[in-house]
Amino acid sequence: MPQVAVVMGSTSDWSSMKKTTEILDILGVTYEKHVISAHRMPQELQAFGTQARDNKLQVIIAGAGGAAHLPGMLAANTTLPVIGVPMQSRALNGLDSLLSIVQMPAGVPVATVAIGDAGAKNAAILAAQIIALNDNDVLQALNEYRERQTKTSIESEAELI
Ligand SMILES: Nc1c(C(=O)O)ncn1[C@@H]1O[C@H](COP(=O)(O)O)[C@@H](O)[C@H]1O
Repeated sequence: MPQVAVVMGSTSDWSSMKKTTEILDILGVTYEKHVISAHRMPQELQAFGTQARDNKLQVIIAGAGGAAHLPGMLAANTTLPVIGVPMQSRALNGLDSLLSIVQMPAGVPVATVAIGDAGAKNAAILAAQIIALNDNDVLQALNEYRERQTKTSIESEAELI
């Protein structure tokens, strides 16, 4: 059974959410992908959220744009950790998505990352960090990822100087 569900409100979110799955692949985290809109598919959303824990998922990553209620509505239907990724919307540059995801009422948290591709990548890393609490293979992959990142940064500085 996959460890993570990557859920998006529309196929139009895929260009950003692909960044999430690319990092999950690098970190050896197993995942499943879904397009489920809280607005357009309310019954499917509720069924997915209420069954997620029984389906042995550990973390849900949810990307949505505009009136981005999807992460919050997933969080309302499960006690699994939900990481929300605000899409960079065209009309308001993602500020609408960010505020819709981050401003949850007390009691139903969504761990909200940055707008767009950087947030999509960080959502995958954050999910891996949660899974690594009980998974040494993912922990090792995370450590290696960090080491490569540090090495690349040091090398890029050397190129500048
Ligand atoms: N925010 C939501 C929800 C939801 O929260 O239920 N469902 C779709 N959407 C968002 O609408 C935007 C435009 O979607 P379309 O391109 O399909 O019109 C997408 O960014 C999607 O995440």
